[in-house]
Amino acid sequence: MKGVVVKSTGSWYIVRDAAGTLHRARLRGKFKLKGMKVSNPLAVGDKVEFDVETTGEDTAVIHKIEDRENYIIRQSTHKTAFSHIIAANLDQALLIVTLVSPRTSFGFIDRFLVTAEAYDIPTIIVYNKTDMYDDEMREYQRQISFMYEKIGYSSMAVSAHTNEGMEALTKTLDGKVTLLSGHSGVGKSTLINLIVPDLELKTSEISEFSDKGVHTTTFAEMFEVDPDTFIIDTPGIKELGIVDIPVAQLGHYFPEMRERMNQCRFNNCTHFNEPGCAVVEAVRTNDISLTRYESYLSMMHGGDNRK
Ligand SMILES: Nc1nc2c(ncn2[C@@H]2O[C@H](COP(=O)(O)OP(=O)(O)OP(=O)(O)O)[C@@H](O)[C@H]2O)c(=O)[nH]1
Ligand SMILES: [Zn+2]
Repeated sequence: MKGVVVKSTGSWYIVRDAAGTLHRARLRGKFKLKGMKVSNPLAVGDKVEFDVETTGEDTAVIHKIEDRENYIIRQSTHKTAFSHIIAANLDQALLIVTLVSPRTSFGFIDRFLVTAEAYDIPTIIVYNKTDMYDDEMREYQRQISFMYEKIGYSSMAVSAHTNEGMEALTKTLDGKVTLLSGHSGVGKSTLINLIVPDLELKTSEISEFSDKGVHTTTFAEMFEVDPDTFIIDTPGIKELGIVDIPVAQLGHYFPEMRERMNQCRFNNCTHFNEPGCAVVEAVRTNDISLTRYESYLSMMHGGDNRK
């Protein structure tokens, strides 16, 4: 049978088959992942083939993992330790942000976008809580959206309280696997509750399996919106671990810098203090936004800058 992993604890998994039935599963034998030190060979979103057993605790045995189109990992802070794959095979990410109560910093948004670029996951920025905006705030939101749209990130404005924009948001998810991300308090849980029908039922269905296992930290869960549409929630993950990007390559993950870097005088330009830098010139003429450039510098200098 074929299925998708909807929950992973590292030692056993919950797999959803094509008909929507959940199976508790384990991996057959040892799967080795080339060139990666990871604590979990399988993650949420992985497409697998499995056999259903009729005896024993475990009901299914996974014997094949399909190649991943992409994946996100949580990097361990210790260089020697193992990383954890959070989720695989994502079609897109929705980054939920708020301009008020609380306010998402540009640094946070840009770090997410760089990470998503590195993982090759298209990202849409979703401004939630529009019901709290006054006219001035709405105008500000439009300006920020315009800034990000100019460099290729589309955006939506929604309110989980008034349902503004919710239809458009639901449409964006259609037929895709979408990662929902955002820092604490932006309304991610409230939105997921609106998007996923019978969320409580589905959560308890999944945790029914979980309770049979030893408690293990999980990093992500996949929920069915409809049979072709899934969202992945990453509870407890404040921020995607930024992949180790060498300074010389960081600019590649800023689309507006990437498209200009061939015009820099030096081909190894870091767009910092080199003469003849096309990026710095574009910042000077306002063709690259100053806040984006500031985020770049902050990341380049290893500034954590978590605000
Ligand atoms: N005014 C307003 N409040 C909202 C909206 N969406 C969520 N909230 C409120 O924002 C608060 C945080 O919402 P949650 O859904 O818990 O946020 P979260 O992002 O899941 O936060 P964590 O649970 O900390 O990860 C709650 O008090 C919600 O009622 C909205 O569209 N408008
Ligand atoms: Zn340059």
